[in-house]
Amino acid sequence: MIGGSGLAAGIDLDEAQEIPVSSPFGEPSGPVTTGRLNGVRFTFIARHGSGHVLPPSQVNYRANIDVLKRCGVTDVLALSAIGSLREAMAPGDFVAVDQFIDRTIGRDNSFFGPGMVAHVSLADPVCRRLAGMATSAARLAGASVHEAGCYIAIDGPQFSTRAESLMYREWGADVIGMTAMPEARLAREAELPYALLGMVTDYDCWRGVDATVEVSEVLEVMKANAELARQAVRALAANLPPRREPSPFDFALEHALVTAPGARDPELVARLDAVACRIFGETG
Ligand SMILES: CSC[C@H]1O[C@H](OP(=O)(O)O)[C@H](O)[C@@H]1O
Ligand SMILES: Nc1ncnc2[nH]cnc12
Repeated sequence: MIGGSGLAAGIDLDEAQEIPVSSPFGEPSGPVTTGRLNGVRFTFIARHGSGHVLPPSQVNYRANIDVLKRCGVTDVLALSAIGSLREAMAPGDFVAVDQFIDRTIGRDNSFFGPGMVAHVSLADPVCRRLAGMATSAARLAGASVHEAGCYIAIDGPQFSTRAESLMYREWGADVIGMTAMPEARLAREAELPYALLGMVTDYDCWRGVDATVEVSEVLEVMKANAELARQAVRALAANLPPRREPSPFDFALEHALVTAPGARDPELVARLDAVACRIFGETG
């Protein structure tokens, strides 16, 4: 689990243990907390760090995904505060995001690079199986959940101008946030099925000439919904199938690596020991 704004305190795990984990991709947002829910091991990281110290563009998304993979995580469910660009997606509602438009720039958006080039497919950025389980669980917890929605990722940290907000609606975006990209891209590269359960906190600023977003409003709605999010996670744990079913994204790197074996950079390959463990790890 990756917990966003208003969820830094995490999810109440049984036998919770905080583990400092380091990554060859730099400093993660903080230690991970690992524990159990209904006998299933969950690992949690607070996206903005303890006390919300990291703005969206300073989060080390690569390190966060790398440490989750390093801890043995198999599937990533991200929880985020989102603004709504649609009347029907009201504050307090949850949205199981299924598509993204990425307007972020300058964030490290790949684990790969010179000496080890990879091109993964991102047409379906979200794992339908995981998103379906999250949707059912949130409904069991009593949330009103929209089954699909296109999330536009902006750099922030400022909220959008009204002209931008209106344009994003024209583009087909349904919700807006500052963090799901490059997080979703990196999860795919790390062969981790990813789903994002967004909690609508506001209507952004498209709804009228006086409409604005205030962070106090966002955090207040988050506070009111944080417990619902925790209950959704508990319901998810209680309803997981006895055995994890494989996802096509478990093999995202299968045909993605294009650098010839003899031309690979051994240092970069070594840094990929967790992310691409299936291929480069000790047992890969
Ligand atoms: C606190 S309002 C803006 C902030 O909230 C969202 O963060 P997260 O996705 O981590 O819940 C949004 O993306 C912004 O970073
Ligand atoms: N309106 C908004 N724009 C960007 N990120 C957000 N997170 C929550 N509400 C948001």
